Amino acid sequence: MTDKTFTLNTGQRIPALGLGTWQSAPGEVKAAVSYALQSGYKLVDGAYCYANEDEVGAGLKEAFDAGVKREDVFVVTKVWNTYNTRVELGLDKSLKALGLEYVDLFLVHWPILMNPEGNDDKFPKLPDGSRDIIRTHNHVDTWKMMEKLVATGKTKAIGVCNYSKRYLEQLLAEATIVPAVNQIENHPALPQQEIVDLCKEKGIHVMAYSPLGSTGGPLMKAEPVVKIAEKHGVSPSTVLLSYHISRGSTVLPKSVTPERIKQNMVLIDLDTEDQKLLQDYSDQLTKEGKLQRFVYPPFNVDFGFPDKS
Ligand SMILES: NC(=O)C1=CN([C@@H]2O[C@H](COP(=O)(O)OP(=O)(O)OC[C@H]3O[C@@H](n4cnc5c(N)ncnc54)[C@H](OP(=O)(O)O)[C@@H]3O)[C@@H](O)[C@H]2O)C=CC1
Ligand SMILES: O=C[C@H](O)[C@@H](O)[C@@H](O)[C@H](O)C(=O)O
Repeated sequence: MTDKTFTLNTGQRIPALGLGTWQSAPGEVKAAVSYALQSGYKLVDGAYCYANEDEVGAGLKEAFDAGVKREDVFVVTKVWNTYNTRVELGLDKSLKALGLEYVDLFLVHWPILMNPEGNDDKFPKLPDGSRDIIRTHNHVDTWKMMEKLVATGKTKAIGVCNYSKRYLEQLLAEATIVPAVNQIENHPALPQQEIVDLCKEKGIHVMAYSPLGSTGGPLMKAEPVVKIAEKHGVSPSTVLLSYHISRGSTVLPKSVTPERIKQNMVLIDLDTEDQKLLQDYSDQLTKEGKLQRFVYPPFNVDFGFPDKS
């Protein structure tokens, strides 16, 4: 199943499984990327903000030197919030760190602008310690700059992350290029069906982040996940990752541990009974107001997420 791909609205094939690299420490991530690619992964998800792109690049190089072909790897990176008025500069910095001439997909990381002239390159703060955000910035202006990047050849496709229905509708009303992807937090404890359905309707591919519940993989202990895993004799991670394949999405587990990187390649077809169990779990959490969003940085911005408004 690791060879499974989906087709983007650009015509590119995107792998169903990719390696996440957020919080993959320097000293670990080079080996993780190299090992994953040489084990059969075909997509790596990075970002300028992860501050490890040089090591991700070293991992890519090691894999290329070992015979993996650049054209067989789908490389994703993201423009960070302090570069949302300077997206080409953001892309150039990522390409330099990665040691690449192009990426396959370049994403807007969050639909906000953090002060490009603030007191830090990535996380500028105001004197009161809160994040230095330019609240007058229109996220659609960032998208208009992203659209210009396609002609440069430095990225094959452009897309967004963390877009709610409201934000996506604002973007689509003015876009010339429909985003190829919306990368969002997605798992049975945060199904985000409204946005997944809108993406499907508009031909925007969903990439699911934090599929195990982010740091420490807490969702691997969720009761229905364990039950389905026992039924099939697989790890709970297999259930959580396979959930997205059955929904038509790409999934991005992060690990720096070789056995887990390998284990996360095991994907199965969930049957209708499994899918119903996971759907019932999502419905129950929704009804009880107990949906879990694991990644919600302190931007103090209303992103239009239904579970947070
Ligand atoms: N666009 C965005 O805003 C965001 C994008 N992302 C992307 O999605 C990726 C994945 O999300 P992330 O939040 O990192 O979290 P994940 O849900 O992928 O969980 C990662 C955690 O689970 C552990 N883990 C991985 N595999 C297994 C396994 N088989 N068994 C037990 N534990 C396991 C990892 O440990 P260890 O590494 O120690 O093995 C790590 O602690 C990110 O790395 C990033 O690329 C994530 C968040 C936001
Ligand atoms: O991609 C992962 C997440 O979005 C991450 O980049 C942010 O949560 C960032 O650490 C922040 O604090 O704003």
